[in-house]
Amino acid sequence: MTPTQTELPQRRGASQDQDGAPVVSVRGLWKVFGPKADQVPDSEELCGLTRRELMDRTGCTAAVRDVNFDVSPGEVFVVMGLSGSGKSTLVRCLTRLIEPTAGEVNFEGEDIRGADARRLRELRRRKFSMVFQHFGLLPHRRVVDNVSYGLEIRGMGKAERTKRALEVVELVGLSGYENSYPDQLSGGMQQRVGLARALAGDPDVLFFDEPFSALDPLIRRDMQNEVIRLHHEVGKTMVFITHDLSEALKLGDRILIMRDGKMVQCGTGDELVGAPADDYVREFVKDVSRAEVLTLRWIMRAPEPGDALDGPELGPDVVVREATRAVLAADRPVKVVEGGRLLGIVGDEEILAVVAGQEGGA
Ligand SMILES: Nc1ncnc2c1ncn2[C@@H]1O[C@H](COP(=O)(O)OP(=O)(O)OP(=O)(O)O)[C@@H](O)[C@H]1O
Repeated sequence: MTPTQTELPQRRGASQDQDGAPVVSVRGLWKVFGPKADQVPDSEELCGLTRRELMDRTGCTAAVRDVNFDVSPGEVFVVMGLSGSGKSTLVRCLTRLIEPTAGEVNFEGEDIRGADARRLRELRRRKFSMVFQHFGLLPHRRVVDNVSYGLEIRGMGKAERTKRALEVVELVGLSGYENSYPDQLSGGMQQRVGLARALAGDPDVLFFDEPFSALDPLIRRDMQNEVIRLHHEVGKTMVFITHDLSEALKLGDRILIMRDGKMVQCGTGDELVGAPADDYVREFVKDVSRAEVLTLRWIMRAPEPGDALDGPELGPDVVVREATRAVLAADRPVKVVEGGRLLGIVGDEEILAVVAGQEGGA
């Protein structure tokens, strides 16, 4: 890497820190609510019906329809969609808070659908944690006791669990409030307690179900930053539900967009913005500032005869806004280089087309 490359922030790419087998792997997952639920996934005819038709014919709602994805270790995987698109149902199926109707859910290689009640309890206590919109704190317990509650259930001794609880209370920025009761805290602080409680047991995956939707915009932004900071510090795999695109783009390494229970597109923020799969995604991303999301990979072009090839070098994952100054200041095109290989070049024209909002996209 050249010095210039290291100085510039890069998009947190899914490929940068995720190697190895997926933590969560979902294949052909269905959740159908209603009287003939089991028949729906196997019936080509019923699968082909619209939501309305399926309801009229069978009285069923297919909340999740044939969903497939993998979540890599350390990844922040966001599930996004409008109200009713099936986000909550999908994420609840991953921990079997809701029983899937068909398909596979593997967690660290283990088939979750085959887990008996005892194994499920163990997984929920030791491997998964959930953070909900409504914090679900115990009103008569102090912050430290709310945070250590899961450890108590696990049978951890008082001294040890209090020590651990105080560590995570500090981690989420609540030092000084250990002995407060939930109703003495603001919404944002209560959600920090929710976060601390989820982290206390050192789970392998944190599931967030619209955790910040009820918070004021400013507090919400603080909490998003908090999740990013915690993710950097503790590096947990996270599955995060939201209906807010800016939250998804801010937090997600990859984003799965759902509509009517189906996956519409799954990709990095720049993939969704740079190459939306259909009009639904295009509509979602139309107000996004492309310069903030697109990377040089999306705007570079192949060098042509006559192009100077001795300009400065940048990596393909540098975000356009971050590269603007360097590109405009250079008197020759910037070379987009990865692993010593020239991928393309970016000049003033390519940058200005995005910054001025003229870049055509997909
Ligand atoms: N227990 C249930 N019985 C019947 N239908 C249900 C049940 N739970 C959810 N649904 C239906 O499944 C569909 C998906 O709901 P879900 O709550 O998963 O969507 P969502 O995207 O999380 O929406 P929101 O953001 O409003 O929570 C909706 O049509 C909903 O009415």
